[in-house]
Amino acid sequence: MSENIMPLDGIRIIDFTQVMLGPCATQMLGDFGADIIKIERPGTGDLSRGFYGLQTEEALNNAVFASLNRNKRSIEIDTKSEAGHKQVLDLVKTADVVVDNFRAGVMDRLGFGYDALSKINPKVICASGTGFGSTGPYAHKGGQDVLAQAMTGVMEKTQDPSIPKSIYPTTLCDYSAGMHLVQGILAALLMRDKTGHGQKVEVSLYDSMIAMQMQEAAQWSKHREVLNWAAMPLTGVFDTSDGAIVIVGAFKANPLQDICTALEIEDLSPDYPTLETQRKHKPFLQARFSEAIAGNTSSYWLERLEAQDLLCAPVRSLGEALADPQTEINGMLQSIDHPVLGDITLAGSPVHLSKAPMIVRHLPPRLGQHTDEVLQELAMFLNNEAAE
Ligand SMILES: CC(C)(COP(=O)(O)OP(=O)(O)OC[C@H]1O[C@@H](n2cnc3c(N)ncnc32)[C@H](O)[C@@H]1OP(=O)(O)O)[C@@H](O)C(=O)NCCC(=O)NCCSC(=O)C(=O)O
Repeated sequence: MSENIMPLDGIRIIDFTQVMLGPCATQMLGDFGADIIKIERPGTGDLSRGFYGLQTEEALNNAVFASLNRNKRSIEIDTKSEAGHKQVLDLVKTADVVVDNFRAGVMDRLGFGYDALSKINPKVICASGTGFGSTGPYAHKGGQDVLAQAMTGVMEKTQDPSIPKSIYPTTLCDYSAGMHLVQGILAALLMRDKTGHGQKVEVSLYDSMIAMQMQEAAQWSKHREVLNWAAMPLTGVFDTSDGAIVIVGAFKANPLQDICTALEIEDLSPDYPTLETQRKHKPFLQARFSEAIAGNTSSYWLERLEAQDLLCAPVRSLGEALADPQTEINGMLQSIDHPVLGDITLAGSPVHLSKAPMIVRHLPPRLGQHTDEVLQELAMFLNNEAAE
């Protein structure tokens, strides 16, 4: 039936990914309908299965692993054994894409680099996510989200000495690099339709973070300053009498005048009419806003700010966001009944295709859950190949 057609039906992905960068990418490809075969180390599997340092079923199937691995099948293969090595090479004959996010050089050492695999299957696309790229002075380094934040200016974001350096607490580098990996793979698949050949796709945490700061990079090049929202004079987080709100004073003719109207204070805009004067007197302006906002509740101020069509929002916890009806309306709550974890709600797919809504075809797999199934399919493929 046409409503069951998915964009990546018939695309098979051999998935060596681990932790987050790679798994979030292959999960999205699986959500689009690709057949994801996740190759895991016997006994231990994906590094994120070892998150709790325990080998219990609960630990190996922990919530973090579950959040990144739906719509995949798991097969245990020791890729360093002779038999395992051959199984991978045979699987590659059946594949469209091979994905990894090991340290640069690992796939070549395993004998699974693009040069080797394209000899077996010229149409194969080999996609890798690394920390810093596959060549250059940092290629050998282990990559991790916080390192990429540190090395690309994200921790130094504001250049404002009053704002301490801090670790952005969500894995934003992993997710953005993972989404770049998805884009690279989809582009290579489209190009393969035109040329008949595969190619290498490379992304890194480092490059993704540089790309994410494209606006700041251009400003830095031109003006040797970094202007971002945290540094803007009419933007800030303010405590109210019962919580906190954020205001972004931008995209309006005279946001300062509108903020003053909303906050029931004197119009400060004639004294501070330009971005330059507002920046110079940012501490005064922010103190004036803070003083007013402290005197009433979040909902009181949000209503008044919205009446001026100002950009504003309550500062909330993740739990509050997940309990918000908007989250459910957007399809971002994906409840599953997991055989080990029981009931658990995962984040849904943020990409909504009107003719191919995401469905969970495979629950996050137990380690090696599909080993027999995938090897049987492989044996059938090899028999057919031998018969031809
Ligand atoms: C995450 C890492 C630092 C982990 O480093 P390591 O544990 O030292 O692993 P490496 O990638 O260097 O090498 C993996 C080794 O495992 C071997 N290997 C892998 N799979 C198998 C199987 N199935 N069987 C046998 N051996 C295997 C592989 O041959 C390598 O061995 P040898 O050949 O003998 O070396 C690195 O993989 C990395 O830099 N990845 C790229 C960036 C990245 O994705 N970082 C994590 C983001 S998550 C994150 O930031 C977050 O969650 O927070």
